[in-house]
Amino acid sequence: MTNRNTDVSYDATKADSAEAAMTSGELLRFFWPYLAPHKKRIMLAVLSLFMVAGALLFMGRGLAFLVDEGLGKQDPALLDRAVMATSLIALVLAFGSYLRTTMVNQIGEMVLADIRRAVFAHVTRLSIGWFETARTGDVLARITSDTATVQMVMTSTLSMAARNVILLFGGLVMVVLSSPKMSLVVLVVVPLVVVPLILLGRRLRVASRRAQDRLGDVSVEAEEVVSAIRTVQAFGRESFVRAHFDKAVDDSLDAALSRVRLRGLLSGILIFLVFSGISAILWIGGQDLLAGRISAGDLSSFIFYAFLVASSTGFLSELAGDLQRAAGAADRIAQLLTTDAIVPELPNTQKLDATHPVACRFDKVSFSYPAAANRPAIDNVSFQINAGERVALVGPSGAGKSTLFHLLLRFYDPITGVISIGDTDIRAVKLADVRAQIGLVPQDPALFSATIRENLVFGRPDANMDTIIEAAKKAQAHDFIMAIPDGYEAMVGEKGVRLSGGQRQRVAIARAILRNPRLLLLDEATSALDAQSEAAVQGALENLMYERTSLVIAHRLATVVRADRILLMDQGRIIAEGTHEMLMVESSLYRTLADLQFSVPRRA
Ligand SMILES: Nc1ncnc2c1ncn2[C@@H]1O[C@H](COP(=O)(O)OP(=O)(O)OP(=O)(O)O)[C@@H](O)[C@H]1O
Repeated sequence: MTNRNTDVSYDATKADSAEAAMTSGELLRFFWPYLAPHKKRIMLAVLSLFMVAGALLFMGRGLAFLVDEGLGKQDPALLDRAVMATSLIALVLAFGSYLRTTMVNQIGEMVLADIRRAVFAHVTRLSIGWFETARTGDVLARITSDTATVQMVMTSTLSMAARNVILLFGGLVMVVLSSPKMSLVVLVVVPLVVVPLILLGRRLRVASRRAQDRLGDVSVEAEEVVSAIRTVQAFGRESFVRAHFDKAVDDSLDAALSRVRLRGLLSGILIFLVFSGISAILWIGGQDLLAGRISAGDLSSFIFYAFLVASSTGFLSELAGDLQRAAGAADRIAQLLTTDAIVPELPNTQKLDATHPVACRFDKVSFSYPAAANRPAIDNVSFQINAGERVALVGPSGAGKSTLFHLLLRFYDPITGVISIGDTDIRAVKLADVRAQIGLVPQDPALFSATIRENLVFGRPDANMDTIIEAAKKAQAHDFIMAIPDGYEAMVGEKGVRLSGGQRQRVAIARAILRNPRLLLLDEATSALDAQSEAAVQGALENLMYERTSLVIAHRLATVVRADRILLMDQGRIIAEGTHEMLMVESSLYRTLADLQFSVPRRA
């Protein structure tokens, strides 16, 4: 069987693949489901756009009327009417603008909130294999700055662009209607404008995408350094990381500057072409006026429409750059949303037998990590753990102990062989059901920047306060929690920085006790604690494992001595099995490891 979930590779470092960029149509189709629920608002927005554009276009005719009738015929009553008509148009213009701004901004805000939610929800479901190649900062940049770019453009640029497109075409139509002769000029100018718009637009889009990618790199650098600032400062490597960051910023600046250059070029070319066209129109129109073929009012409205056409083209060329930038950002979001590196689940899943006497079983399991496909991390491993049994995993670093945990949690699927819980292959069960059976206490438990209580109930949100306190007492955490001001409601800081290593471990142990899992996976911490802490953690672990099926990566003598069985691993294989006493006699590797690894708790 192939390893389906892990062979989907995502490499954010190669994210600037221009070929993969979606066309605007594809992007619109992709994001349409997010826009669709807001159809009513979109229709209102379109209506207001036409209202605004229509009013502006009408203004030109009003102007002609004002010049020819009101001013030309020197009739004050006509002048009054013309001014009233203009005021009416201004009112429509104002209301339309209000409606457009409100609708478009509301749509933008709501759609982007939905997209942000969708991106985050998708990211939380992606497989662990995906996270190995993705870079946190880049993922964060997609959730925050890329969505912000799209939002900015959607809310302001898109509506401005739509308005200007209508004005441009409306203005052109009015020019043509007023004088068919002008259409000739228009017919020449329009393709001249459209062709560079398409050609340069595409390049601009690629450049924008690259600029967003490099900006993502900047986030990656910053995120990495900020989260490891203690290490950076302890090693005195501030200037090194600064230089690294500077390079990322320089690259990002280069990419942004080349985008800006392209954008400037596009603006320049377009404005030159459009204003040349307008000059031509004015030249022809002026001659017509001099020859008496058209009135001063007609020429005024000509100039008005010509100005409308020119200014909307100018705007459009500016906006085209922004739109392309948004398209680049949208493309990066779409790429993340279409990443399908999700652990596969069968449609007809089976139920787990929670009372089966075998807690879990590995049957001829082999596995290699996707990043090291031809080096087996687990090599034909078979074993079983019976309900109620306590099994210790011992082996040199890199033997594959943690990998067994990863496979049990279905972070990865084995290349060959079967892993079952009870008598059911874990691939035939819903992923959530598998993980619901398991309680994990990692070496360096992750706490969240929330209260102690919230961290405790992470694995069992419905636990009441009595149960929480009972679990904390068993984990020998209650006393230290009560000694902190605010007790269970005290904030632990980001990643739990306000607690000591031993305290964090005990919170994690209490968390696992609360979850009351069928199978406990415990990775004992190797970090040396002071004697008192060590004793507390040891006591907490005993309470945790009491009458519970557990698989423990053992680093302490007490753990191996009390284990029902020890599996000795080396190079991805189980090379011996037995009790501590047996292995001390039978295995030289075990004896060496016992000497080196098992820290006998020190006396105070
Ligand atoms: N994400 C990964 N990608 C590629 N190879 C990996 C990955 N994680 C672990 N490995 C490799 O797989 C092998 C088994 O690693 P594993 O973490 O299971 O060892 P371990 O016995 O838990 O070691 P330790 O006691 O040091 O934690 C090692 O050779 C390791 O280099």
